[in-house]
Amino acid sequence: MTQPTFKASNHPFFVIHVDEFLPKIKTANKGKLTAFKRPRKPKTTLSPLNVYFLTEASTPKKNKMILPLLLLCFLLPLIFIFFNTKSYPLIGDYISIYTNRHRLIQFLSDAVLSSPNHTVVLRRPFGPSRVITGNPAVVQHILKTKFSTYQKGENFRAALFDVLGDGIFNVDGDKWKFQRQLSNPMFNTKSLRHFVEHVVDTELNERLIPILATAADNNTVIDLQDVLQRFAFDNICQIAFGYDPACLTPSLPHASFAVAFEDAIRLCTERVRTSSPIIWKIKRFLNIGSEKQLKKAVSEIRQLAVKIVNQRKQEMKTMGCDKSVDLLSGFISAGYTDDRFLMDIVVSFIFAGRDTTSAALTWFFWLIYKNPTVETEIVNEINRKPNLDTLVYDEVKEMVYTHASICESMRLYPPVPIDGKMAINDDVLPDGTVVKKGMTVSYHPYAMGRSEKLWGEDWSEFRPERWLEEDEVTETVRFVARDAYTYPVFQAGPRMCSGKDMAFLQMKRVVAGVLRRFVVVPVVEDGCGEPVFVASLTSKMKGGFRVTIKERN
Ligand code: HEM
Repeated sequence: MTQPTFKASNHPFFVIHVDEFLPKIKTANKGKLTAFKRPRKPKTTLSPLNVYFLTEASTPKKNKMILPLLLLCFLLPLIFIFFNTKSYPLIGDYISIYTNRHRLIQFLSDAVLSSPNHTVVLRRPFGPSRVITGNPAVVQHILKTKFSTYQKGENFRAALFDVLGDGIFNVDGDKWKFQRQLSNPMFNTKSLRHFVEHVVDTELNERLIPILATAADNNTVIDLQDVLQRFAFDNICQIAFGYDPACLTPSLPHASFAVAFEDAIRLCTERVRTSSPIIWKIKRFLNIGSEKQLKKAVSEIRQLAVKIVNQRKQEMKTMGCDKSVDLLSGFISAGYTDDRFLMDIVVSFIFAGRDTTSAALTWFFWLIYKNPTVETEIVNEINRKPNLDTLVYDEVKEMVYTHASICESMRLYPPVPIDGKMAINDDVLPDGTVVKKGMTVSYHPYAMGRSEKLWGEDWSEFRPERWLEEDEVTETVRFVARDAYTYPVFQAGPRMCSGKDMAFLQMKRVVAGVLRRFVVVPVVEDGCGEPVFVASLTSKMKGGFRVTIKERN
């Protein structure tokens, strides 16, 4: 018997509704309903028997007994999940979601990439279904074409409200628009120039480099992920609120705020991922378990936020009000003086600036360790700059090869690996998927960066050159961006990350400062060669990134 061709995933209990393949399968099996075995490795052909279970709305009569029996024995809980059949592979298995909860991003990525149109529908036992896509046409549709139909939505907003409140990440419509407009000056050229030439430069030369130099002298192991988070945290507080938390000092002080922040984001992500918001709402009402923990973490975060707001208000009172100074002063001088709201702004911008660039750089340093020729090219580019110690804005912008290497690193390890919107109306996606009001449609940059369809056969290679093109007239190499819907690492459309340019300047300046003088050598312990990618709202390297630092000759 010739088996139908189908790309399968290798997850335990991974149940796929493949009605679009059934006609072929039924022909091959003369009308019998067939159950398929879970392959040990991803295969292009399914093998007969056992766990993969195929159903169809109109099952032939003689199979009707087998189907309910199998459902009763093995799959009863899943009956809730797969009552709806459309012409797309559906994953609707909370057992598999649960068993894969520690690698959910990778699990969903495999599902998206196994689907012929890169879109899957996740059925939930309670609550609306969720669409997950890696299809650029669908990404464009939800982020731009139907911008007003796809919003943050009530579930996401409620789950994150305790931490982000009414900050820019957690609001839609006019509440979002005015925050976007009021924060724009922070991202203009003047501010970016100041950011890279003063804020980043000072943190780099006075804090990061001395810490790395000490680690190199003493041959000590440091957690580079932690160090980069501290760097980014100091940076964002300085540029956005004119406040220096001095988190990156030689003693690497215990930052209870950082721990609370991490806990809060993780626990809120768990809220988003629960099958129904009722579960966490009941726990919050009873103040038990994760909700009790979250309450404690939020209170710690608010303490720092209130300190930042009060200090800024006090300074503005005593020294006068210059709204051009920073983001927080801009909001206060525009008349937004409510403490709770200003705290939401503070927490949201820390969230935006702390975990994203640090995640990108952590994976970047890992990838260039694995690809020494890329490292050599970057070092050559840095050494061609006349002003090695204090690179100015234009010089940092011109670091084309480094820029391409960072883009390539974020293709494989995007700091925000999955992000979504809720439909406020019924809709049909460009690939035919039907979306009902209240369903979430998520796009999956992690999966998209690993798609052979989008990046070619060599998608798994770390190759910055794929972003570069030779200009025949000027005989120089220039950076060629991919369209934002194929590479939605910074999101796309009207809500595209406002801090994209700021992020690149910071990352490139750090890379130049570090690699010019040091070699970063990961501590690869026996049996755990590859670091593990984990993610809540942003991505991380599990257990940190332990490295030693060597002086470059
Ligand atoms: C590699 C670094 C970064 C990446 C990959 C990144 C990615 C993203 C993504 C995916 C979003 C959309 C989030 C959502 O709406 O669900 C976003 C929004 C945003 N980002 Fe970034 N970001 C980065 C760095 C930064 C930095 C350094 C800032 C500076 C403060 C920043 C400021 C913002 C702001 C304000 C928004 C909200 C935009 C809006 O809703 O209109 N980002 N970013």
